[in-house]
Amino acid sequence: MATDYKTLAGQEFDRAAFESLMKRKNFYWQSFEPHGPVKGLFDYGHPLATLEAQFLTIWRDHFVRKERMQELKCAMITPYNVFKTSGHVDKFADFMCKDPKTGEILRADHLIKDVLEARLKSDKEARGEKVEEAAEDPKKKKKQAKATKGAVKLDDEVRKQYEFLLATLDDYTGDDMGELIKKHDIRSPITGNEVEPPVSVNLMFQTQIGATGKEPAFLRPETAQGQFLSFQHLLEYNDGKMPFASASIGYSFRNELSPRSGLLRVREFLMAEIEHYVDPESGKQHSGFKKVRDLKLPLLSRQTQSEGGSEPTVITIGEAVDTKLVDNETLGYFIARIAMFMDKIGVDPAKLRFRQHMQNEMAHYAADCWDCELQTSYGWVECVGCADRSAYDLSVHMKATGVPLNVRESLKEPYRVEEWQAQLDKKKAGPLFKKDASKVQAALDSLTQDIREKLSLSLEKDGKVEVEVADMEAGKVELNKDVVSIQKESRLVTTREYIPNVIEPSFGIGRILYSLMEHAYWTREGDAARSVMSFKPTVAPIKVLLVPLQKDARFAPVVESLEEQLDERGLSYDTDSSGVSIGKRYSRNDELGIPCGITVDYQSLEDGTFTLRDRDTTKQVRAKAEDILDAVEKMVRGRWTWADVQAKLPAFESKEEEAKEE
Ligand SMILES: Nc1ncnc2c1ncn2[C@@H]1O[C@H](COP(=O)(O)OP(=O)(O)OP(=O)(O)O)[C@@H](O)[C@H]1O
Repeated sequence: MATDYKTLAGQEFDRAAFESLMKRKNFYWQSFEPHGPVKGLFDYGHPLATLEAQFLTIWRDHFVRKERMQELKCAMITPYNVFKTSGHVDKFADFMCKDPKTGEILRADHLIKDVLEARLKSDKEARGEKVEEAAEDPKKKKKQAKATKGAVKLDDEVRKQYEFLLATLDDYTGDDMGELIKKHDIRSPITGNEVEPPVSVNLMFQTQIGATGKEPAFLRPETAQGQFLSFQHLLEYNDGKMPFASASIGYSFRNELSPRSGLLRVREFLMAEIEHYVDPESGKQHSGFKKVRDLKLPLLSRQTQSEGGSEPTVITIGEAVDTKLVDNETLGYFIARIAMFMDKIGVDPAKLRFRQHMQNEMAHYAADCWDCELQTSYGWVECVGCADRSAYDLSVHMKATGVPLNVRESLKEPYRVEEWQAQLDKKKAGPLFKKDASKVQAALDSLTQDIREKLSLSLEKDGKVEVEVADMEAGKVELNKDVVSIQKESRLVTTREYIPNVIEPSFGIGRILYSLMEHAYWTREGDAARSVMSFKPTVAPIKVLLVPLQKDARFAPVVESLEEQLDERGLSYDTDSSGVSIGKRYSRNDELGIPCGITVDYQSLEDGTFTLRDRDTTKQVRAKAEDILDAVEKMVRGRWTWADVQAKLPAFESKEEEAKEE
């Protein structure tokens, strides 16, 4: 739908012009183009690949180094059992509707959203209200025109209902969406045909390990499970101390039903995920929270959304945790750190909010979940999910494998307890259950005291008991008195065992980069053709543009010397020695977002001074090479802004160059 989305200079955002710049400057394109583009797969050209590399350096510094996390690199091809256990095989799915006449597949929530938004837009037009038009491709416009057919003006009541449905759509189950589609006569926007009721479709790419087909596997749809299954290695490396965090940057794969919106919904994407392991009995406090508690953030609560509202409330994260709006300190700490990171890389703070998940949107085991959303010309987009996953993942893997994925802590004051113990006789159980013996013992270990007591009575009475065992083909085993003993024993407790809870910030890097590029884009006043990408010097793909004033052989050794000095400082640069006017050269490199321009002119030949131009203001200073390069380096390291440069180095105004910038 058309949005009131504006550039950072307050202009209408022209998506067609933005996309043309992305193409012209080789930021990204669809993969394998010569064979015909494949939806949801993209290649990054040098500017975007370099932007991503800068992003990752800052991300590692902000999270991994600062928080002393353990960085991991886990395998992407994942055996079937891992995702069966984690619940992905059964639940990692979206709802889709089929157009029975054409066979076209439509994602149910997207279908509802597109059609209702189109009807609201058409209603707005019918009532004579201005609809601000975001650039949209003609195909989509045609689709929307079809979808709005016959729905020109809406009753006030219906309009309110649609607005409420759109605000709460994330809370709908597949059945809810099916009813909604029927009730509001939602049809395929492409053909106008009625669609079949939503069915759940798994999003994982399936493959196999080896040639026999006996070992099914998946390409991972998130990096998290590899981290959880490495928990014992991580804990050991951390000398058994809690809390701590692991982090992993790597590719994930999702067979999205309807990839769309460019880089925002793709089938292969880079993620950066943190798993912070915490003792559930610690109240999930975080030692760093006091440093961030005064940070004000726009928080859109579940309550506001359930009332149909979409305006976040700006409060400190301290207040949000104190009032239990955000469940705990650790979750609050990461929400704050995510906001600080976004600020560091240059995300527009006015286009950032945190949205709490609706009850049905959240996984059943999650304690609380907030998405960091960035506003783009496509609307608000989830870019980082920040969830309290409780002890779910470690517990299910521990139960299924029998391998301890928990923490054992020595108690300062040991104590004695009377407990029901259920123990297999190893000598007899081994030959009986072979490789499954450890699963049977794990099943016994996971029984509660109450159940053990009941089983002991049955064992006494019937001489045998039946026990459910996960992951065994039969699903349960019968154990007789010879094989198992269940009795009350007194035990000295010297350790405490618990399964940590996990707070997980999960970053989709492509989505953040795309949003960042939209946030950085604007056009110079008076000339829509002169687009600028205002990347912060810290993330800009190329840091310096070297421009000799004219084609004159005397400039060559000076430019060469500057290039060597930039190399020594590890600063990336481009040299534009083409014959076009200096203003044009600046302009076309502003489109790449190069923050600093150093000009070599005739005065440089005489006194060794150079001008340094700021991309955003086009203002210049003049100084010796060393001072100029020091200033550039400080900006690139994030220590100085252009205002600092202006305060320290003399301003320079060149009538000739100003004229050429015009
Ligand atoms: N298809 C995709 N393309 C690009 N990035 C994605 C995609 N799916 C997820 N992400 C990114 O991964 C992050 C974490 O994934 P998560 O599973 O929480 O997303 P999700 O809730 O499934 O996203 P959505 O509801 O938009 O499909 C998201 O915040 C997003 O930035």
